[in-house]
Amino acid sequence: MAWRQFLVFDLDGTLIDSAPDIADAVNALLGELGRPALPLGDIKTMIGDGAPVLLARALNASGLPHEAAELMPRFKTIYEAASTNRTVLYPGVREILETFRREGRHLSLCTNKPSVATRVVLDHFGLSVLFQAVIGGDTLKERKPAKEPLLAAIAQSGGDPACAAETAVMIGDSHTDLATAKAGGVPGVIIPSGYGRPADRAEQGAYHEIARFADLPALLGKIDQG
Ligand SMILES: O=C(O)COP(=O)(O)O
Ligand SMILES: [Mg+2]
Repeated sequence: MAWRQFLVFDLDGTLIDSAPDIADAVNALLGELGRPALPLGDIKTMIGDGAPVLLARALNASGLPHEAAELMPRFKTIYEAASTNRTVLYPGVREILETFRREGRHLSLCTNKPSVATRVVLDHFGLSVLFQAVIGGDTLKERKPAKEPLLAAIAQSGGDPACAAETAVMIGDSHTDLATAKAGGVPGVIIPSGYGRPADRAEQGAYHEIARFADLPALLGKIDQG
């Protein structure tokens, strides 16, 4: 029996369907640069490795020579002002997170989304109160798939990173999240209906997979049984 007290969640593509607002922000910036919009489906595949990487991929796909770093301040301004227009929670997210809290579990967020926008979105959905720690893509020097943000999320929510293999679980939607879980020695759960590069069993080793967020409580029950 290995009670998983520390649950670490990814945000985009896991708790929230945020791609439409992210795509609108990317396309607003491309419009300012005189380029046509990219399709939502293309932008979905670019999400998951942080805003600077997303921007670099979008600029590349648009044939623009700019450095993503120089456009980041403008991108953040556009996105922070319009990050909750079309974004929705996946079904059951709030209720399930509240149930986990009632069970005495500690919840933290480990996202590559920049931290100001992360706070805006969490506050909008009234979720901030449920998380004991929030690590954004620009909170630390490292971001996912490095293990540091994952271990910081566990530590800041009251856990001991040295015991994370037995006490924690990382839940995400992309290859990046599984790579993070593996780097931190924490069991990974993937919901592949999100964004980014899909997981690869040969590369990632053992992990758990569920079709939708609402399937998480049942899976966690099984993981708890050990
Ligand atoms: O901003 C991103 O690239 C993705 O954010 P995520 O880590 O919450 O999926
Ligand atoms: Mg994600």
